[in-house]
Formats: sequence, C-alpha cells, structure tokens
Amino acid sequence: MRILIVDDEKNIRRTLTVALESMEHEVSSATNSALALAELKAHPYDVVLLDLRLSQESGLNVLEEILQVAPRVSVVMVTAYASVETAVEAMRRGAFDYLPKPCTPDQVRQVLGRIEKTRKLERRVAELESRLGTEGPEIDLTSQSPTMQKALDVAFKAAGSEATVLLLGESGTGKSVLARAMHQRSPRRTGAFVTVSCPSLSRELLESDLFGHVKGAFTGAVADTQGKVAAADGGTLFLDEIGELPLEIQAKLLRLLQEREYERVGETKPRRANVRVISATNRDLTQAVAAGKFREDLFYRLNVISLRLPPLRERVNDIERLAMIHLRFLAGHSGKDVQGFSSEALEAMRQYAWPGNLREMRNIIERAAILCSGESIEASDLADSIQPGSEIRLGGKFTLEQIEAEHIRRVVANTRTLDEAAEVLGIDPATLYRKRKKL
Ligand SMILES: Nc1ncnc2c1ncn2[C@@H]1O[C@H](COP(=O)(O)OP(=O)(O)OP(=O)(O)O)[C@@H](O)[C@H]1O
Repeated sequence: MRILIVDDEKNIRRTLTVALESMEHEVSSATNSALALAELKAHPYDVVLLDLRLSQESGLNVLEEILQVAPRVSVVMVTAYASVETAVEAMRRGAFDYLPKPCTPDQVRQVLGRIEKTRKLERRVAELESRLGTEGPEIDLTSQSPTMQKALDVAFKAAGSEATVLLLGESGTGKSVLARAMHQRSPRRTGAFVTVSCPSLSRELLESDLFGHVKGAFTGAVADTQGKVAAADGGTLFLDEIGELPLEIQAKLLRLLQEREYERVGETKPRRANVRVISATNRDLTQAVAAGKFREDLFYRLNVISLRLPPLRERVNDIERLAMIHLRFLAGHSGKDVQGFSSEALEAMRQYAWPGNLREMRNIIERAAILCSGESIEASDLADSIQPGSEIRLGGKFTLEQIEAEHIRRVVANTRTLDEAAEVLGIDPATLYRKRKKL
C-alpha cells in the first residue's frame, strides 16, 4: 500500500519508515499538515499515519482536512496521549483506527492488515457491482492487425502514466473494455474504476451523478450523495461518450482537471479529488469544437494522449480469434457443444463490414450458437446481413468505385503505414490520401 506518515518527530518518521518499508509498503512522510495535504493532493495514498499532536496543530482538525482532500484514504491516528475519549472522537470524525506511540511493528502490521482487508473487500464489491450484467467473453488484448497493435501499444505505454487519455473509435470497438484494462495496468489499480455514461442522464442528474449533491439541492434530493468523482478518488474516472457532455458540465470538468476541485450540487464549499480521467467518444470532437459544442480548452486537456481503435472490418486478421473467444463464452452459456465455424462462415465474417463492431459480433455469434444444429456454425446460421453475397465481392454487381473503396480499406488495414499501403496499391501516398478523403 502507499502510506504517508505525518509526524513532526524525525525519529518516529524514521523508525516507522524502516518498519513499513520492510513490510514492502511504499512510504513517504510529511512534517506538518500543509505538506501532508499538498502530498495528498498530488498523489493517491491508501493510508495516512497521523500524529494526533502535530506541534501546534490539532491532529483531529488535520484529520478532517485530510478526509476532505482524500476521502478514500484510511487514516490511523498515532499518539502518545492515548485516551479512550480521543480515540472515540477520532473514529467519530472518520479515522480508521488508533495506534499508541511508541508502537511495535506488530501493532502496525495488525492495523495495516485490517485496512488491507477492508479495502480489498470494498474493491471487490465495486468490481462485482460493475461486472453485474456486463459479464462477457474473455478480454483479448492482442492483435494481428497493425493499426490495432499500434493502438494497444500506445494504450499500454500511457496506462502507467497520469496523463488523461482520449479513446476514439466507432461504437462497439472496445473503448470501455480498453479503458478498464488501462486502469488495471496503472499505479491506480488498487483504486476504483468508475464509469460515467455522459448521454444517459439529463444535465441536472448528470451533474449530480458526477459531483454529488446535498440534501434538498433539488426535488428528490432526500440525502447527501458523494458522486462518482469522489468515488473515483485515487482511481480512474472513465467518461464514456464525452462528446455528449453538456457545456455547463464541461466547465466544471475542466476545473476538476485543472485544479482538482469541484462542488457538490447545492453546496458552495469546494471539494478536492485526485482522479485520472480517461474519456471516450465515437464523435469527431474537433468538429464539435469548431461548431462551439465542445470547449476547446477541455478538448486539449482530455486529448493529452489520444488513440483510435480501428473498426472490426479493418482487423480482418483478428476476426477468427475474436469469433472463437465469443463462441467459447456464448456456447458455454447456451449449454451447446459448438466447437467452431465452417470455412464458409469464417469467410463470410471476414468479408462483412461489422458496423456494430465487437458488440455486433457478440450478438451475431450468440444468435448463431443458439440456431446451429451441428458442431460448427455454418454460414446459414449467421444473420442475413452477414450471409455471403451481401458483401462486396469481385464479379458481383458492384461499381468500380465500391470495389476500389473496399480494396483500399483492406490494404490500409493490413499494412503498417500509409506509405506501405500506397506501395501495395501502386499509387503515390498523396493520391492515397486524396482517395481516402474522398471515399
Ligand atoms: N478486447 C476485447 N476482447 C473481447 N471482447 C471485447 C473486447 N473489446 C470489446 N469486446 C466486446 O465488445 C463489447 C463492446 O465493447 P465496449 O463497450 O468496450 O465498446 P465501446 O467502444 O466502448 O462502445 P460504445 O462506444 O458503444 O460505448 C463488449 O461488451 C465485449 O463483449
């Protein structure tokens, strides 16, 4: 765990640091409350060991300030003036526990063990909650398609940093799945991964969903709620369909990103949260910026690193593997012993345009697994739209332009750079650029 020691006595800081590091925790220390608060604003921590008497300051007041800045951190009060009243008061104000000073390494280990257990349970509950109803096939984060490989490479490199990341791509290409995978590969993985679906609520409800509200802030606000920003403190906030975020909320999100500050609806007291933001959209945000629907300053904040997930039709080499992953899961669920796909069915899937991408693949394979009567899925088990013949094929009733567009799309998908694609196509890169724009 990441632990911050807040104590003005050098010896205590030193002995605690040595003890904690020998237990394989990551430890930092601060000598006063101002430094501690600055540290907590800058980095996510799991635990604070807080001296109850910090020279002139009252540890109980500092405790409250700490919990405002980092609501998810577990604070353990450490004091030479142990008394039942102060212990009770500290716990009443939100401390996790209480340690006498000096304390033995065993006492420290015990209290940290309890914190770890509680946090693990909290994480498990949050994870199960978010998995409910979203249980799905095994997540595949490999690819044989150069464009997808490049996107995954950027995603995994960015995962370890604190940078905001913007995921682009058509609906169903796996942006939400990738955002969660990035969180799990980040130093914040012990924190929560919280998703906000921007278009799903009215402006008022979305604001309260994000930032929380106080009782009485609006009709129906019967109790205080903390909001998803606070829930994601120390973790990752995933903003899905960010292009749909109303302008009023865009201003508030910008403030959160710039100053780490926000206010609950119906309250003026600023609160702080340390969240890493990953957002996703299938819209062209630069167009939304040009149309005045999306703030340019927010766009640049969100777009520190951006990557585009290619549509499934551009990942022809991945289709068989992905289809098998979905089949294993869906056949298992439908209780059928379906082993694979006929070569015609595979070819039909390779030729198909997959407008709904991986989500559509899941639906089509689920339906096929139910309909198929043999050991493998035949082309005739696939939905009508995907039947061979409904897609562009040489010799069929298609215009030259349609065939050219399809050929260019596939060559681009199967080469690493546009220069390489131009070479395969036998045209110069500028012509390829013009053709792609036109098509
Ligand atoms: N890497 C993956 N491996 C296996 N299945 C995947 C993967 N990515 C996505 N899927 C499947 O595709 C479905 C849709 O993925 P996801 O919700 O991440 O797409 P999205 O791009 O966020 O879509 P939208 O823009 O509509 O929100 C998932 O529920 C899952 O079944």
